Order: sequence, then structure tokens, then C-alpha cells
Amino acid sequence: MTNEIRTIFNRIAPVYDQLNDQLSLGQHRIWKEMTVKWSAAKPGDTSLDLCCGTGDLTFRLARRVGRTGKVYGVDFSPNLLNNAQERCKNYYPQPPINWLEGDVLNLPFETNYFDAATMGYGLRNVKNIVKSLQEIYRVLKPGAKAAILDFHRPSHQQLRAVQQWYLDNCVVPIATNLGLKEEYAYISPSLDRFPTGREQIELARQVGFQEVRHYPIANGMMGVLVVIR
Ligand SMILES: C/C(=C\Cc1cc(O)c2ccccc2c1O)CCC[C@H](C)CCC[C@H](C)CCCC(C)C
Ligand SMILES: C[S@@+](CC[C@H](N)C(=O)[O-])C[C@H]1O[C@@H](n2cnc3c(N)ncnc32)[C@H](O)[C@@H]1O
Repeated sequence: MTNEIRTIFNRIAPVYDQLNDQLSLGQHRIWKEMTVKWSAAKPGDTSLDLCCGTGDLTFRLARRVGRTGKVYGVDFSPNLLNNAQERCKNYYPQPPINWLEGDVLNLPFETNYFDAATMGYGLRNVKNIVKSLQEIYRVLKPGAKAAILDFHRPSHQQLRAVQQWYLDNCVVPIATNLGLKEEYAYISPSLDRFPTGREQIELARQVGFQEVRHYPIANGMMGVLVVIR
């Protein structure tokens, strides 16, 4: 399963950023900005972006923590990480970002290391959500926050139908034209398996987070889980 997921992301790397802009009509930039804000990262912080992909959230985090801060981006797809490093050279040279190829279920950091963390569209894709939350808990300092953005099924029936229509009639056909049908068809079943906001709150509490909130955005089609260690 882990290898299959890594293969999906390695394969979509050449079109990933362009399709995110097209398919979300640019909205993913706003959702990512909200996520960084909810992580409460501030100048000078040591911060982590999990499942960083091509680095969209990582760059935003870097802007927040500034030159006195530190930023790490972790992902297990070498192709997406290459894109992140290329974008970084051209677009965001300061502060230096530490790009690490690795599994977020086994983070290469000491316990109590980070002041803030973000994760964008990663939690739905990991093979063990509880383990992922446990790793986030472990590497955050006591009192530090993480903000976790992902797709959701809206609770409202008609909005669910609109979302499914959009996936079936826009997202998958556009991806099919690029030879990436299966890769994008994967989104729909992954949404069905993904715990609801309420269920995520429960899981995060069980892991031990002191304070947990879930904010639905984009009419419940997206959501941000905010956890404080
Ligand atoms: C940020 C976006 C996508 C991230 C993303 C996440 C994944 O888990 C993937 C898995 C496999 C392949 C690709 C991805 C992936 O790109 C962009 C969001 C685009 C969405 C596909 C659709 C956006 C939904 C809108 C909120 C619905 C608008 C409906 C309306 C009728 C216009
Ligand atoms: C949809 S992309 C999101 C990328 C980026 N965060 C963004 O918002 O554009 C999901 C990312 O999660 C990564 N990923 C999934 N499971 C992972 C794991 N166990 N360890 C590290 N990265 C993982 C994938 O390689 C991919 O880059």
C-alpha cells in the first residue's frame, strides 16, 4: 500500500501544481494560507511541513518563520521533492529549507523538537492515521500546534453530490487526458475511507493532544484539524 501511494505521487509530479491550480480554481492557495495561519507559526520558530510534496505549504511556512526560523519539509516521493527543490532555488531562497525524503510515520526528529507543524493533503493518504498523529504529537513541543488540511466529504447531501459530480466529470476526465486516470480516480475512494471531522477530533484526543478543533472550509469539502500538544 505504501509503495502504491508513493507510485501515485511520483507519477503525478510533472502536472501536480498546474492541476491543483486548475482544479481548485486557485482556491487551494487560500486553504493553504489558512492552514499556516492556524498552525500559529511565528518568526524564529522551528517548523515542519509533513507530506510537503512540491512545497506549497513549506514555502508559506518559511515566509512566516522568517530568516531567524527553521523549516523542514518531509515527503516520501523523490519526484515531488525534486520539484520542491527546483521551485525553491528559483523562488524562495531564504531561509534555507531542509528537504528530507522520508516516511512521516517514522519521523527522523527528536521528541519535543518543533514549535509548529503543517500537513496538507497528507493525512488521508498515510496508511495509518493514528500512527501519523502519534508521530506529530511526539515531535511537537508541549503547547505547540499543528494544522492539518485535507479533503472531506461534505455532510450536506447535495454538496456531496456536487463534489462527486465534479470529481467524476471534471477531475478524472482532465487527468485521463494526461494519462493519469487511475491516479486521480484514487481521490474518491480515499475520501470515503477518511474519518469525518468529528472522528478526527476523537482520534487526536485519544493520541493525547490537549486541545483539538476541526474547521470545515469550502462548504465542508475541505477541513483543517488543529491540534495542540
Ligand atoms: C489541493 C488539490 C489537490 C490535492 C490532491 C490531493 C490528493 O490526495 C491527491 C491524490 C491523488 C492525486 C492527486 C491529488 C491531489 O492533487 C486541488 C483540489 C482540487 C480538487 C480535485 C477539487 C476541488 C474541489 C472543489 C472544492 C469542488 C468545487 C466544485 C465546484 C462544482 C466547482
Ligand atoms: C496530495 S500530496 C500533498 C502535497 C502538498 N502537501 C500539497 O499540499 O500540495 C500528498 C503527499 O503526501 C505524501 N505522502 C503520503 N504518504 C506519505 C508518507 N507516509 N510519508 C511521507 N510522505 C507521504 C505524498 O508523497 C505526496 O507528496
